[in-house]
Formats: sequence, C-alpha cells, structure tokens
Amino acid sequence: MAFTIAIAGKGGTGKTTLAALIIRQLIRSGKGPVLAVDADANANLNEALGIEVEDTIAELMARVNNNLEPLPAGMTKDQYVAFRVHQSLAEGDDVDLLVMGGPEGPGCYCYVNNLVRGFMQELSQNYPYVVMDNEAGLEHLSRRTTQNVDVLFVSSDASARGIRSAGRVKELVESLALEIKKLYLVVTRVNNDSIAALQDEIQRTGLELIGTIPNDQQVFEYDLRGKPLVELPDDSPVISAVTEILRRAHIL
Ligand SMILES: Nc1ncnc2c1ncn2[C@@H]1O[C@H](COP(=O)(O)OP(=O)(O)OP(=O)(O)O)[C@@H](O)[C@H]1O
Repeated sequence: MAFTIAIAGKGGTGKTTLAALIIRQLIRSGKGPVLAVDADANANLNEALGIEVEDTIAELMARVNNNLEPLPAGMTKDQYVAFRVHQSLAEGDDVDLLVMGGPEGPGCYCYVNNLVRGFMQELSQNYPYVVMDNEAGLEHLSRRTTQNVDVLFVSSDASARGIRSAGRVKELVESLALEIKKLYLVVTRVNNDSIAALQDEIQRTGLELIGTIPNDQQVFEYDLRGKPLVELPDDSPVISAVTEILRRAHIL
C-alpha cells in the first residue's frame, strides 16, 4: 500500500509549490516512483513538475458521457474509463501524474470519484508514494477518492486570515471524520519574523506547525518564466525547508 501524502489549503497559499517540492525530494531521495494526483481544479501541478498533460479525468468523463468517445464493443463504461484513465497518466522522470480537472456537472465529481476510488487503490500499489494536491474543500478526500491519508499538510500563507482558513480545513477533516493519520500545518512564504506574530493565531487552530517555507525570490522567478519548480537547485532555501519538514514528519 502506497504511503499517501496530501496537501490542502486555500488557493494561493503555496500548496502546489509545496506538493511539487515534496515530490522532488521524494524522488531525489530514491523513494520514487511517485504517483502525483492533481485534485485541485485550479492547480497547475503539471507545470511545477514540468510534465505535459494531454487529458484530465473530467474531460475524459465529459467525452464519454456525451458519447464523443463511443465504448468499444464488449466493454462496460467503467472498464473503458478505467482503461482510458490508465492511458491518460502523464509520465515524467520517476513520477506519473493524474489530473482530475474541473467538476463534470454543477459542482459534482460524483461519478469520477466513485470510479477513481475504485481503481485508485489498485493503481497506487504500483507506487511507494502518492502525493495529492487538494482543494481546501477537500472534495476528493471527503468522497474518499483515496482510502487513507498518512500525512495531510495544510498550507497557509503567513497571514492571520490564512491561518484561520487552515484552521477551517482542520475542522473539516474532523467533521468529515476523514481517515488521516497525521495532520500538520506548513506556513509558506514566510519573511523574517512574520511567524512569531502568528503564534497565537496558530495555537488557536490546534494545528501542529511542522515547519515553514521561506519567501524566496527564485520561486517567484521560476513561476514567472514558467520554469518547473522541480528544477530548483539543491541549495535553494525552500528545498532545505521542505527536506526539514519531511524529516520531522518521518517521511525522509
Ligand atoms: N516560498 C515561496 N516564495 C515565493 N513565492 C512563492 C512561494 N510559494 C509560492 N509562491 C508563489 O505564490 C503563488 C501561489 O503559489 P502556488 O501556486 O503554489 O499556490 P496554490 O496554493 O497552489 O494556489 P492555487 O491553488 O491557486 O494554484 C505562485 O505565484 C508561487 O510562485
């Protein structure tokens, strides 16, 4: 069974950056291959990983549901979709990427989720690690697309509002009774002493702060030029910070 790491947080809190850097460090530590799952309709994990994506699960489902991809004779819809999803895995170096895409109908991932849940477990057996980039609403986790999550990192930017919204992710995890073994807070884009000013706010959430990611000009520049974040140099301060977080969480 794959060790599953999920990352969740409000948009713009550095969640995709964190997911990509965790994947980078797992691979560099010889822990690959990694199955990366982009479960955030607005995220661009593929760009951060430098992987071309041709299809998303949602687009595939829309085509199948609208009969734009007729089912081959002798195949049920479920079998065909499962087969096509395997085909649509985007392959990188020691990492394969599954992109969920936007909701198929008004806010509904139901069919996709039921289906993905069915074979996700089977698929994840081919990988020692699964890393999921999730929306703050935990849409996929709440529908149990993945069975168990070993570690959920909740990302927040270095603002009181961000920390409160991370606190709401924790409340959601509790109210949905999700099977998550460990839950940690990661504060990203931290400047100098900004974390000290947030201590009280963090304490109120009850979240355990496992580490911080510094605000780094190089991350900003890579983003600006569309350069994959996985190509950041080993001596980058954000890489050291992610390595430290993974060590503290006993993942590395
Ligand atoms: N440590 C950092 N230092 C500097 N800039 C950062 C850092 N982390 C993230 N950023 C920048 O902040 C912006 C948002 O980051 P990112 O895409 O990782 O957030 P997100 O939470 O995944 O947002 P979304 O869900 O909208 O994709 C990006 O422009 C990214 O380059």
